[in-house]
Amino acid sequence: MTYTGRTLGIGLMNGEPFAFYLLCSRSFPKRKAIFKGRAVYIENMTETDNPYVSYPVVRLLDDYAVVTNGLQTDFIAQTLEWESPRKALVHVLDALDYERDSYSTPRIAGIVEHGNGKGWLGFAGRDEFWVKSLELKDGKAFVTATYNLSFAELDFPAFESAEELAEKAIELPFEKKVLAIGVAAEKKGWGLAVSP
Ligand SMILES: NC(=O)c1ncn([C@@H]2O[C@H](COP(=O)(O)O)[C@@H](O)[C@H]2O)c1NC=O
Repeated sequence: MTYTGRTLGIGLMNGEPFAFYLLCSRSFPKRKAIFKGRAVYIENMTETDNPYVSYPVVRLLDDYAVVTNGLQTDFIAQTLEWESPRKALVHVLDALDYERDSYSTPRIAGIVEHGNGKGWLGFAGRDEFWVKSLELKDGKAFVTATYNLSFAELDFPAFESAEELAEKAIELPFEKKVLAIGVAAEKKGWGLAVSP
């Protein structure tokens, strides 16, 4: 197994878009996900002055769901009010850039659109920067992660709800898994769940 750190994916299941966030962590395994309305936050439970380990992780809009590994979540969601998903990722990831920690941890982000088979992924690392507009494929997920992965396409197991999606995500074969969040488009709005 590979240590990928924070890992996120976007895909399509039974014609509906989904996104997942898999929080893997060696250094800060005590975290929890807090749901507040149409947002989810990661809260670190141990004493630290590290500014990168508690943050908004998901924000749901009528048309889009945004998932990232840092404070860029809220900036991207706000930018979607007037820019395309691609431009929102380019502008916000370029502005904030990678994290200034001892690993130069990349900022990663994913966006899916309600009622649409398109998705977007972005990656801002010290030596690598990209934004991809992707045609999502049923039963597959496009994935990016902070370490040792860059970009990959995975077969994603079938699920029927955001709860099941989060359960499938926490079963993915990556190291040091802490929790997984599932975001699945429903007929009206988005389903949201965490596992465990
Ligand atoms: N978003 C997160 O949950 C998160 N967790 C840890 N980091 C950063 O990544 C560094 C390495 O963490 P780890 O050893 O858990 O992979 C941490 O010192 C911190 O600066 C994070 N920053 C970005 O992924």
